[in-house]
Amino acid sequence: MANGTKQITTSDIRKKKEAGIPITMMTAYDFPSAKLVEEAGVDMILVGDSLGMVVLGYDSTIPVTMEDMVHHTKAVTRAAKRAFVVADLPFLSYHGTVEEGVKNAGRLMQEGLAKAVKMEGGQELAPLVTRCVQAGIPVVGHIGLTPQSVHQLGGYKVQGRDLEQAQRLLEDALALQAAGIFAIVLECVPEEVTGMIAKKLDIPVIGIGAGVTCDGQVLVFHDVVGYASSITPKFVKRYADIGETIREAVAGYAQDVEKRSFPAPEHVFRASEETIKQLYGEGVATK
Ligand SMILES: Nc1nc(=O)c2c([nH]1)NC[C@@H]1CN(c3ccc(C(=O)N[C@@H](CCC(=O)O)C(=O)O)cc3)CN21
Ligand SMILES: CC(C)C(=O)C(=O)O
Ligand SMILES: [Mg+2]
Repeated sequence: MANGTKQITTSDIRKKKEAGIPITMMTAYDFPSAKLVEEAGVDMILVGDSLGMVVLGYDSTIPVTMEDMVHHTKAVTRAAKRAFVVADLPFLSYHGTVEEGVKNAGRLMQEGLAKAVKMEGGQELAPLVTRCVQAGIPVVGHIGLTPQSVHQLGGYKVQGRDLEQAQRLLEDALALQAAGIFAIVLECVPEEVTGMIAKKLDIPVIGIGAGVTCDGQVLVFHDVVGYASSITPKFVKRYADIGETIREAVAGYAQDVEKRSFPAPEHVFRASEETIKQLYGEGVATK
């Protein structure tokens, strides 16, 4: 880039797996959080459809629309100069025709300026993945717990616990890899199953609730910093409690306003002496 910031590419991400260096990924849904995540040195930013639950207040990711995803992706990519931004395709935006899926993936790239898209599902997505890759759209897969299928899965539950399910996850991952995905997210899977899949795949496996035996980790920003996150899955580690910090700051402000100790003289603009005289008459002091 002109300013010398080196953007992370899909090949940098692939090389990390080859070198055994863990890949860091975190969600961000807006300009300031994306800026902070980038400044912290995270490799990849995910504009996850979890934004529906985390910042829009829905009960699941199902109500999230393409418009929502484009809107938030635009904000994030304005902040991310170096990090590789991946945007989620939302519920039902890639389950019609392949053309419709490619068109929606294209919108996240062309309007949102994402570098790649992510989609939930297994081998049934292979034709769509192939068409996206042919069109120049890098694709990230997402298997295991796929929140857009929460009502089919019967809740946010660990997936791939039995042998049959674990083998199915591997088959799906291999089929998606063959179709051209450059990385895959594995969500809520036993660590032993993750390790087996990460070993058999050439592409990076990024885990969430999938243990340490994969090539990288992703978590939701709000969960990590303790920012009004309502759900606390077992796999989350909270590194700060900014919710408490924010609550204290806002309460301090409200108290100061009620006591009239805010604004103080240093926060106040003054009219000129001339204007004050005209407003209040000679010898009238300001309050
Ligand atoms: N704030 C937030 N963080 C997330 O990680 C997240 C979202 N929202 N929204 C979309 C999905 C939903 N996710 C979830 C939500 C709940 C559990 C959960 O409670 N899991 C149980 C596992 C129960 C079992 O044993 O099967 C747990 O105890 O962690 C897991 C993933 C992950 N994603
Ligand atoms: C939890 C991650 C993997 C995700 O898909 C999201 O944030 O939407
Ligand atoms: Mg998602």
